[in-house]
Amino acid sequence: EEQEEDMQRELRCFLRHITERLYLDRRFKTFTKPVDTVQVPDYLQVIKQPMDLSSLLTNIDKHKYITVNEFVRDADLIWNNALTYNPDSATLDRKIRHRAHALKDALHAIIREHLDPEFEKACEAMKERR
Ligand SMILES: CC(=O)c1nc(NC(=O)[C@H]2CNCCN2)sc1-c1cc(O)cc(O)c1
Repeated sequence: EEQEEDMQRELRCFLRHITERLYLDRRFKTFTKPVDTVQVPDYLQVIKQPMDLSSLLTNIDKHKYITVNEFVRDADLIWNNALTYNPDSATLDRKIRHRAHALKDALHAIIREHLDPEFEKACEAMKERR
């Protein structure tokens, strides 16, 4: 009903704010768009669930997420995939792993800084009702 729609609109605004903060951070430029499988032909053999910041925004607009936790599960794919695909001691792998860890910490710090636990509880309760 009405207040559920209001809550979901507030959730989408919250999730866009988080995603846009990360999108604007130059350290995470490599995570803003889907990995280019032409440049990286073996990527989809290794990574089964690709994710990136622009895809998160698209998913938000398509009302894919009705709780913050559902959003975090997809957002965590971005940095986890980068760690999985970049295990080597080579300089490029190491550089991408450092950016992946920075993305993980920035994501969870922004959420902790802005998320009202009562709001997330209300979203989870709504999910149970559906
Ligand atoms: C984000 C990411 O996970 C990524 N990792 C890479 N690692 C490598 O190429 C390492 C893997 N280990 C062996 C030595 N090469 S390239 C790459 C990438 C990211 C883009 O946004 C676009 C794109 O074309 C490629």
